Amino acid sequence: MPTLVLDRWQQPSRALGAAALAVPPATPAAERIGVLLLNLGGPDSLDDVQPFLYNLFADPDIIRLPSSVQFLQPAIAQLISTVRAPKSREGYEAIGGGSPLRRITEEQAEALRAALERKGVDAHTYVAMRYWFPFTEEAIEDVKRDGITRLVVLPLYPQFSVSTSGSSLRLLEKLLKSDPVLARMRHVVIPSWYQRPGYVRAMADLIEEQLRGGDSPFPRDLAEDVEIFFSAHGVPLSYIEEGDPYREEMEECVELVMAELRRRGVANSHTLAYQSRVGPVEWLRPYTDDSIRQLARDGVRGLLAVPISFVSEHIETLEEIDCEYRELAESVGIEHWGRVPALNTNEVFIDDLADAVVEALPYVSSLQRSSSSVASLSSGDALVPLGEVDALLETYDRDRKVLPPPTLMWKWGWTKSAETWNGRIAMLALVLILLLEATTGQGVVARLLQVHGLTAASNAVSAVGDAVEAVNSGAAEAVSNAVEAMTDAMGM
Ligand SMILES: C=CC1=C(C)c2cc3[nH]c(cc4nc(cc5[nH]c(cc1n2)c(C)c5CCC(=O)O)C(CCC(=O)O)=C4C)c(C)c3C=C
Ligand SMILES: [Fe+2]
Repeated sequence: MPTLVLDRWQQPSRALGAAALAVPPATPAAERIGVLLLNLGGPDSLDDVQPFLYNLFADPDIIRLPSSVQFLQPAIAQLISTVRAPKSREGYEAIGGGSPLRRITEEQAEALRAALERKGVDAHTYVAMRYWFPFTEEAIEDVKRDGITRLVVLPLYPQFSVSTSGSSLRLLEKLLKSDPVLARMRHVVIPSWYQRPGYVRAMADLIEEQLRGGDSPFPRDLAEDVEIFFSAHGVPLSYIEEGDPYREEMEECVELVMAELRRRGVANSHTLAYQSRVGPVEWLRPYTDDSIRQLARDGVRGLLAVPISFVSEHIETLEEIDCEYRELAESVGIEHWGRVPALNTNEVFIDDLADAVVEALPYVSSLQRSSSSVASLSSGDALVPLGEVDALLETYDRDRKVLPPPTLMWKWGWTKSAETWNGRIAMLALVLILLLEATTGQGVVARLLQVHGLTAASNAVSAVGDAVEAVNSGAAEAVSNAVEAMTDAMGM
């Protein structure tokens, strides 16, 4: 593993949190408080799917290329998004033609604002999505327009991952630094909050309700034998090996929820598995589908799926868990199936998030401009402690890779016509190279992959491989969709 990468994702150290702070000052009355909710975003309609995927795969935190070939990122993102779009679109079609993420996140923002008001804090809340509307750039403009003087940054991911919260924080750092007004605004980040008592309690409530409540999907005599099956979004294993605290935080989170359930007399056994892998590289194990098969082989008859890495309903709960994994479970002999709903605007949960904001507020100013501004505060024993964006990134992202702006259509070149032709030529060349590599398994990209063990380009090769397989197996429709989407996206 290259030292550079090891260096980049240093293991989060609890020792970092040892920098204790003095008692924080109270919030002065003239302050204008903002809470910025970071989230991933999702396509509002089927037409949005490909450009949304483009933004996702153009993110160097999702597709990681060595700097020497980073110029290929837009083309690779274009290729992967185009090839994946038909499959993705099918998923979004199955859940009503788009992602519910924007609506739910906006409801959460409003519920949080109201909860803060009940606690005597007058705050504005903002939704900042990473890959689709309302983009982080727009939210930050609103923060500026409203004259916010203290900003609490709250990623809506309970556990920290470089690929989610980390990516949003990198973008935020860029935006804050590039504007003198925003650079003066004081802020604090709550990087993860899986250990907060209200969150743990709310998760335990939902699980207990499914096992023991009036609407439980399980027969009474089976309830104690139902497997509590935590299914978290996966990340490539290489991220964890390079210091992403995601797995460790996830395991701690599951233990905390299970400890709360044990306190309530729930003695069911449990499993943690990882879903939604993309591409051919190794992701966090055990994989959700393998675990379901294994549990069935072990004689489990009832399974309660618990989405644990994300607090809103989204494509991976509504389609992947509710449809794909449920069908799989039934096909391997699991007779009784249940799924815990996402927290969405659950009162206990939102109230606890409001407490997290209130607890963080006094530290906004005391952290500012201090040299050791990563601090372990009253937020509990989180692996990634509270801090300022740049201090957190100093720990997690020393390389500070350049981030692309969000786009609705692929752009490359100086003039409109040059853009079109650059795009067409680059696309054709890349498709040819990757097609050759996918069919022969040899070539420059394949060698690069072997040398660097890269997720990204390997995903691209595999995606093209899938397309080739699709053609071979007569699935011409999928390919023609892909070509159509590619043509649309390039304005051809
Ligand atoms: C904790 C949550 C998430 C992690 C970690 C994460 C990592 C990650 N995701 C991809 C690839 C895709 N993610 C997609 C959608 C998507 N992912 C999350 C959450 C996490 N991702 C959410 C909330 C959503 C949005 C869902 C919605 O309702 O719109 C997609 C698009 C959907 C699809 O085609 O399956 C992709 C692709 C990678 C590669 C990755 C880590 C490197
Ligand atoms: Fe994802």
